[in-house]
Amino acid sequence: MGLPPNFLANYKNDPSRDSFIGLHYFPATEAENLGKPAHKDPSCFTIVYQDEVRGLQVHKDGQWIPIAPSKDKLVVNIGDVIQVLSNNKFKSATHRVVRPRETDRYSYAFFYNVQGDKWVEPLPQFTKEIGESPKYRGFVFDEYLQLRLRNLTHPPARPEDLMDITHYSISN
Ligand SMILES: O=C(O)CCC(=O)C(=O)O
Ligand SMILES: [Fe+2]
Repeated sequence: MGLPPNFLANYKNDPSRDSFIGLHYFPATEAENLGKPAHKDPSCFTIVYQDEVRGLQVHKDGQWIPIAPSKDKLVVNIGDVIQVLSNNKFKSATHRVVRPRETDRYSYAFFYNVQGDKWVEPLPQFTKEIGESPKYRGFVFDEYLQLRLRNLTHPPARPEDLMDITHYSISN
């Protein structure tokens, strides 16, 4: 990101808390199964390991690109927090899981999060220091996670509000 080494670790400032590991098991069914629909992770970034069954796809230039699994490959997805910190210079990756037919699939995701009470807003390095106005207003990280949960039970009227972190965007 062009920031000093350890910037994110210091920003996060309590390494013992608030990272999150997800173990996913997508059991086999006869039909091809959309294991996880298109979404962006709310994390800073996410490290994913998928087994040889494959299924992870990233959306790029209007197409779904399959990510080939490999025993010694980890996938790093940029999440919404880095998108906000970098004022849109680094975009949160849209991705989904399509599990092949009749195959069990396992994957492991490590979500690198800031603490729940952390205030998140575009960093000066990506705004006033380079003469750009902030594209987001600040928010407490937990508040955003709550909003994501609420969106599951009360879907927002505009579909883009479900996918993107538009809730805090400043239109100028
Ligand atoms: O199972 C995978 O490969 C990725 C899962 C994922 O995108 C997520 O848990 O956010
Ligand atoms: Fe994800």
